[in-house]
Amino acid sequence: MTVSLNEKYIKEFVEEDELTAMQDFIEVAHRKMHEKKSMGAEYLGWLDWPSSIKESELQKIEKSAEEIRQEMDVLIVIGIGGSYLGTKAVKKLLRPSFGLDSMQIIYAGQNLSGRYMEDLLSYIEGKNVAVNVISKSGTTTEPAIAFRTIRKWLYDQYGEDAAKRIIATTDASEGALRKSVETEGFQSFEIPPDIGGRYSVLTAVGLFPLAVAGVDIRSLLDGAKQAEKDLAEPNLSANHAYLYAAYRQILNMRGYSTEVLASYEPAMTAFHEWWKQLFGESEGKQGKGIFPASVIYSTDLHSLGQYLQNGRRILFETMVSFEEDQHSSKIPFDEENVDGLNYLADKTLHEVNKQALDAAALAHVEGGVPVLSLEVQRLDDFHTGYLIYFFMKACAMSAYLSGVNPFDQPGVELYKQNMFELLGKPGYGDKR
Ligand SMILES: O=P(O)(O)OC[C@H]1O[C@](O)(CO)[C@@H](O)[C@@H]1O
Repeated sequence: MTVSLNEKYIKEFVEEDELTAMQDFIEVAHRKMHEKKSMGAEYLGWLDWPSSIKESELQKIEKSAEEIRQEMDVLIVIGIGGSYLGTKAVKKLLRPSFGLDSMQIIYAGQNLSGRYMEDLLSYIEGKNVAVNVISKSGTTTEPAIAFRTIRKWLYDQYGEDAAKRIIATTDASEGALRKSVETEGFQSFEIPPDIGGRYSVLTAVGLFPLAVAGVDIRSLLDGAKQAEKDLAEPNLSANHAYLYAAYRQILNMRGYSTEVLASYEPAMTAFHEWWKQLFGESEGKQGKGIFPASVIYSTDLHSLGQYLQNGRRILFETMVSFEEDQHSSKIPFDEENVDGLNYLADKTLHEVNKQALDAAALAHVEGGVPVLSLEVQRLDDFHTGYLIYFFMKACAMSAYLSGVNPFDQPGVELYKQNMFELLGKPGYGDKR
């Protein structure tokens, strides 16, 4: 299987009967989800999106991305939450670690830091810049402020030509951003109405900036399409996204209320952030939910590893590993052997990293931490698309198993409302 859940470390924590009991609930939730009759069904568009995205849409994305790649130095992606996390996750996972790309992607609109904005404006001075502003609602304060500021910079630099450098990704008909598209003539992409922010990375929200970044978006979608097919049945032995969801909820019922996603690949750091939004916003409501946290090993084995081993027993861990060794360079032999490392000579880092995974998993299990092991066949565009779909499907099922709507975020809406009131936005109440 392309992504599979290895149960070797979890067996001692969960009884077979518990999984069997889960199977019945999963069958009902699965049927309702696929018949689009489950809670929040109006946002289930992502379910068959990989197999239904139009060729014409893909061609439009590729053509426009290629123009940007040819002509620009930097693409600024303006967006918050699901409007940028997926792009950053996939870009960081699939493109080189050390800025070797000719096309640079930078991000804005995720914070209200004056320092960040000033640094950004200084950095782009003298560079050839395009902007992809992404907001489904078109009204989120942080990206709207960033867009206003950067748009002014663009018009100051390029005059009326600035409009040609702005690509907006937003709702087809609603919101302030769509209005700007109409009045200023920006090029635009549509966010399907039935796909929410955190499930949108495989739409133009992620595909356009990722194509600009040089990611093979067709392979990404092919992987997701394969996952859509593989994960379309409810049986836990075949559907490991559901198996993962079942284990999460069994552990949650036992009081393991925090899940720590652990990767042994630093390029996964931004992917963890995408995963946190996906599960945090989907499950954390009505006083329920598993708190999503993350670590990168070996880095965090030398900091949070201590807590994992001996701290409060409220954690379970999901370790993600890439199985194939894709890098052939080996640890060199050294005549002097002053560091005593010759016993590792000729091994690849991947081989040693796998031992680090097993060493940490064994230690944490011994320390009372249930460990789920998610094995991804290789690190490439195809498997990344597969993994994204895998997590989206697992997340929706897990939320349904705990009895919440995976597709709303009432808590976030409350802070947005408060912000409008405190800032004195016309038409809102006044909390000042
Ligand atoms: O795309 P928008 O409408 O600006 O929203 C951005 C993000 O804000 C949220 O509504 C709340 O964080 C997310 O669901 C969404 O990804």
